[in-house]
Amino acid sequence: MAAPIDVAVGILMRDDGDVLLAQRPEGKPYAGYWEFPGGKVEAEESILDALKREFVEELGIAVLSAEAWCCVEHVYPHAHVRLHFYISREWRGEAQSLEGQAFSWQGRVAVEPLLPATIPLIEWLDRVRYGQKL
Ligand SMILES: Nc1nc2c([nH]c(=O)n2[C@@H]2O[C@H](COP(=O)(O)OP(=O)(O)OP(=O)(O)O)[C@@H](O)[C@H]2O)c(=O)[nH]1
Repeated sequence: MAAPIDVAVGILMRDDGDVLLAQRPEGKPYAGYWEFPGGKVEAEESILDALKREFVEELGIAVLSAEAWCCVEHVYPHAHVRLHFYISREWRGEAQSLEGQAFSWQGRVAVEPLLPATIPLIEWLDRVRYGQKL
Protein backbone atom coordinates (compact mmCIF):
# COMPACT_ATOMS: atom_id res chain seq x y z
CA MET A 1 0.00 0.00 0.00
CA ALA A 2 1.23 3.52 -0.75
CA ALA A 3 2.69 5.56 2.12
CA PRO A 4 0.09 7.74 3.83
CA ILE A 5 -0.37 11.37 2.85
CA ASP A 6 -0.11 13.72 5.84
CA VAL A 7 -3.04 16.10 6.22
CA ALA A 8 -3.25 19.00 8.69
CA VAL A 9 -6.75 19.53 10.06
CA GLY A 10 -7.85 22.38 12.33
CA ILE A 11 -10.72 22.52 14.80
CA LEU A 12 -11.41 26.15 15.66
CA MET A 13 -13.16 26.17 19.02
CA ARG A 14 -14.96 29.24 20.28
CA ASP A 15 -15.34 30.04 23.98
CA ASP A 16 -18.91 28.66 23.88
CA GLY A 17 -17.55 25.34 22.50
CA ASP A 18 -18.85 25.75 18.93
CA VAL A 19 -16.54 24.42 16.23
CA LEU A 20 -16.17 25.39 12.56
CA LEU A 21 -16.99 22.89 9.83
CA ALA A 22 -16.68 23.39 6.07
CA GLN A 23 -18.26 21.64 3.12
CA ARG A 24 -15.92 20.24 0.47
CA PRO A 25 -16.26 22.21 -2.77
CA GLU A 26 -17.17 20.78 -6.19
CA GLY A 27 -14.30 19.14 -8.03
CA LYS A 28 -12.69 17.47 -4.98
CA PRO A 29 -13.21 13.84 -3.96
CA TYR A 30 -16.20 13.65 -1.58
CA ALA A 31 -17.55 17.02 -2.77
CA GLY A 32 -20.44 18.14 -0.56
CA TYR A 33 -19.19 16.21 2.49
CA TRP A 34 -18.49 18.19 5.67
CA GLU A 35 -15.05 18.28 7.26
CA PHE A 36 -12.88 20.33 9.52
CA PRO A 37 -10.84 22.75 7.39
CA GLY A 38 -7.34 21.74 6.39
CA GLY A 39 -5.35 20.12 3.62
CA LYS A 40 -2.28 18.21 2.59
CA VAL A 41 1.07 18.96 4.14
CA GLU A 42 3.57 19.97 1.45
CA ALA A 43 7.15 18.75 1.22
CA GLU A 44 9.49 20.53 3.67
CA GLU A 45 6.53 22.00 5.56
CA SER A 46 5.68 21.38 9.22
CA ILE A 47 2.15 20.24 10.05
CA LEU A 48 1.46 23.45 11.94
CA ASP A 49 2.70 25.58 9.03
CA ALA A 50 0.46 23.59 6.66
CA LEU A 51 -2.47 24.18 8.99
CA LYS A 52 -1.83 27.91 9.07
CA ARG A 53 -1.42 28.07 5.27
CA GLU A 54 -4.66 26.17 4.60
CA PHE A 55 -6.65 28.41 6.96
CA VAL A 56 -5.38 31.52 5.20
CA GLU A 57 -6.06 30.05 1.73
CA GLU A 58 -9.50 28.60 2.45
CA LEU A 59 -10.96 30.94 5.06
CA GLY A 60 -8.78 34.05 5.41
CA ILE A 61 -8.14 33.18 9.04
CA ALA A 62 -4.78 33.55 10.82
CA VAL A 63 -4.39 30.70 13.33
CA LEU A 64 -2.34 32.17 16.18
CA SER A 65 -1.87 28.99 18.19
CA ALA A 66 -3.02 25.39 17.97
CA GLU A 67 -2.47 22.26 20.01
CA ALA A 68 -1.94 18.79 18.50
CA TRP A 69 -4.94 16.69 19.56
CA CYS A 70 -5.09 13.34 17.79
CA CYS A 71 -3.97 11.50 14.69
CA VAL A 72 -6.13 9.16 12.62
CA GLU A 73 -5.25 7.06 9.56
CA HIS A 74 -7.83 6.16 6.97
CA VAL A 75 -7.68 4.35 3.64
CA TYR A 76 -10.02 5.82 1.01
CA PRO A 77 -10.37 4.50 -2.53
CA HIS A 78 -8.59 7.69 -3.69
CA ALA A 79 -5.94 7.98 -0.97
CA HIS A 80 -4.41 6.67 2.23
CA VAL A 81 -4.37 9.65 4.60
CA ARG A 82 -2.88 10.37 8.01
CA LEU A 83 -4.94 13.13 9.57
CA HIS A 84 -3.30 15.34 12.19
CA PHE A 85 -6.08 17.08 14.13
CA TYR A 86 -5.24 20.30 15.97
CA ILE A 87 -7.48 22.35 18.26
CA SER A 88 -7.15 26.13 18.10
CA ARG A 89 -8.79 28.56 20.47
CA GLU A 90 -6.79 31.56 19.29
CA TRP A 91 -7.09 33.02 15.79
CA ARG A 92 -7.58 36.31 14.01
CA GLY A 93 -10.22 37.15 11.40
CA GLU A 94 -13.74 36.10 10.46
CA ALA A 95 -14.22 33.02 8.28
CA GLN A 96 -14.72 33.88 4.59
CA SER A 97 -15.65 31.45 1.84
CA LEU A 98 -12.53 31.91 -0.30
CA GLU A 99 -12.97 28.63 -2.21
CA GLY A 100 -16.75 28.90 -2.61
CA GLN A 101 -17.34 26.39 0.19
CA ALA A 102 -20.15 26.56 2.73
CA PHE A 103 -19.13 26.62 6.36
CA SER A 104 -20.94 26.51 9.65
CA TRP A 105 -20.30 26.93 13.38
CA GLN A 106 -21.79 23.94 15.17
CA GLY A 107 -22.44 23.02 18.79
CA ARG A 108 -23.55 19.39 18.72
CA VAL A 109 -22.47 18.66 15.15
CA ALA A 110 -25.61 18.25 13.03
CA VAL A 111 -24.35 18.73 9.44
CA GLU A 112 -24.15 15.69 7.19
CA PRO A 113 -22.69 13.80 5.52
CA LEU A 114 -19.32 13.99 7.28
CA LEU A 115 -16.13 12.59 5.77
CA PRO A 116 -15.95 8.97 7.00
CA ALA A 117 -12.61 9.39 8.80
CA THR A 118 -13.98 12.40 10.68
CA ILE A 119 -17.12 10.73 12.07
CA PRO A 120 -15.49 9.12 15.17
CA LEU A 121 -13.80 12.41 16.00
CA ILE A 122 -17.13 14.07 16.71
CA GLU A 123 -17.83 11.88 19.72
CA TRP A 124 -14.30 12.32 21.06
CA LEU A 125 -14.64 16.05 20.55
CA ASP A 126 -17.88 16.12 22.52
CA ARG A 127 -15.96 14.64 25.46
CA VAL A 128 -13.48 17.53 25.21
CA ARG A 129 -16.24 20.11 24.92
CA TYR A 130 -18.96 18.75 27.16
CA GLY A 131 -17.03 16.13 29.18
CA GLN A 132 -18.74 16.61 32.53
CA LYS A 133 -22.22 16.71 31.02
CA LEU A 134 -22.04 13.42 29.04
N1 LIG B 1 -9.42 18.87 5.69
C1 LIG B 1 -9.87 17.67 6.05
N2 LIG B 1 -9.54 16.57 5.32
C2 LIG B 1 -10.04 15.40 5.73
C3 LIG B 1 -10.87 15.30 6.89
N3 LIG B 1 -11.24 14.00 7.04
C4 LIG B 1 -10.67 13.30 6.02
O1 LIG B 1 -10.80 12.10 5.82
N4 LIG B 1 -9.93 14.15 5.21
C5 LIG B 1 -9.19 13.71 4.02
O2 LIG B 1 -7.93 14.31 3.96
C6 LIG B 1 -7.59 14.66 2.62
C7 LIG B 1 -7.43 16.17 2.56
O3 LIG B 1 -7.06 16.51 1.32
P1 LIG B 1 -7.67 17.77 0.53
O4 LIG B 1 -7.99 17.30 -0.82
O5 LIG B 1 -8.74 18.46 1.29
O6 LIG B 1 -6.40 18.67 0.62
P2 LIG B 1 -5.95 19.92 -0.22
O7 LIG B 1 -6.90 21.05 0.07
O8 LIG B 1 -4.49 20.08 0.08
O9 LIG B 1 -6.21 19.38 -1.68
P3 LIG B 1 -5.71 19.77 -3.09
O10 LIG B 1 -5.03 18.50 -3.56
O11 LIG B 1 -6.99 20.01 -3.83
O12 LIG B 1 -4.82 20.95 -2.94
C8 LIG B 1 -8.71 14.17 1.73
O13 LIG B 1 -8.41 12.86 1.25
C9 LIG B 1 -9.89 14.07 2.72
O14 LIG B 1 -10.81 13.09 2.31
C10 LIG B 1 -11.21 16.46 7.64
O15 LIG B 1 -11.95 16.47 8.65
N5 LIG B 1 -10.67 17.62 7.16
